[in-house]
Amino acid sequence: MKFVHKINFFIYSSKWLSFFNCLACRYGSTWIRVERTREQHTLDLHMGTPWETVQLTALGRNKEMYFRILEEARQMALKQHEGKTIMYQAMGSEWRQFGHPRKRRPISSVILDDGISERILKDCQEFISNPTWYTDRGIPYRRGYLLYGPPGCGKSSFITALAGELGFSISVLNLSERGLSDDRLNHLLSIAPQQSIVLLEDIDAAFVSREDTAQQKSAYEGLNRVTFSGLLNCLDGVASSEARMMFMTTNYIERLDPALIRPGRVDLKEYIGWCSPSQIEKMFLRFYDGENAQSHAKEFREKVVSFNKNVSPAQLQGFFMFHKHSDPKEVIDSCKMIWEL
Ligand SMILES: Nc1ncnc2c1ncn2[C@@H]1O[C@H](COP(=O)(O)OP(=O)(O)OP(=O)(O)O)[C@@H](O)[C@H]1O
Repeated sequence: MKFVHKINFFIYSSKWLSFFNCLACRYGSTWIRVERTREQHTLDLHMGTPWETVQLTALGRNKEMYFRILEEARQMALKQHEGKTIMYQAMGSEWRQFGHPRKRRPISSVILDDGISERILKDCQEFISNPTWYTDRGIPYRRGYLLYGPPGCGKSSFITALAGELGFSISVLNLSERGLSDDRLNHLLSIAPQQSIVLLEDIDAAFVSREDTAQQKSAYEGLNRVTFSGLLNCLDGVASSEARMMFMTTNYIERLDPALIRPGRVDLKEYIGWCSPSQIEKMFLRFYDGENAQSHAKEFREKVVSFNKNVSPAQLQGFFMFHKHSDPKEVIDSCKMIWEL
């Protein structure tokens, strides 16, 4: 009996790969012959995934065994990534995992102004748990988010933590990448990994307005690149039976063309701004504990606010790291340094 299956997810499991490298192996009491063939053109242009056939052949009538093997491999691969967030990036016409899966960042470790974190998380959870609401109304099952605000205030960190909380991976797309054409973008979005947040960072850097300046035109002469209308078409086309969440970030919302962020393309916009007094206090408590931590945190907050200057969580983090071993009193006294590091 011969059973042939195109096994994509085996490719992710290194243990199984080495298992399949041998010509024959034993599964329980059954000997299985294993043949791996990589097609000459290694890309399946339709699916955008490396195309490989693993053919398992065994004597007997037990088809169930093959399904058990697949399920075991799937479970092993899932276990490897338990508690981790996988990042993907676009390579050619496919998505590739980059770096090792990262330990999930707790969402509570990203301190945003009151209510923001909860609002976005609730929106995502509601979206994921309600596919029929969309299909019943003929609305594409996707949701767009825009996080905007000054640098170092937690946009990227929050998206990473959110993905961990939802058990999603992150697929990062760089729209400014030379050679990324409208077709390739469309293709990549349509085959983005399942259960993955698609992240378009610094969206303002790719498009300033609908019309390119003459300077931009000549800089890209001869190179494929994404056009603004191409991007809009791709965003509108991104629909899937899986929840498709797309996050965009920018430091300059005012530079974005209104067409890009209109409802339907961006459904939820959140400003992630400079630290509010309560954020300053919470950031302090993340780094210092002890008996008088609460009163120290209040004192620190008053002192920082008294400077009447904008401060980002990244600036505070840098300052606290500099004062890793300092006494809280010393930290409070030297907070002028926040803007000097
Ligand atoms: N709200 C926050 N709570 C906790 N840590 C934060 C927060 N904001 C920023 N940080 C820390 O500051 C660093 C930079 O943050 P991050 O990259 O998320 O900022 P960003 O808003 O995405 O910046 P940019 O706009 O430059 O991409 C990270 O190390 C992160 O841990």
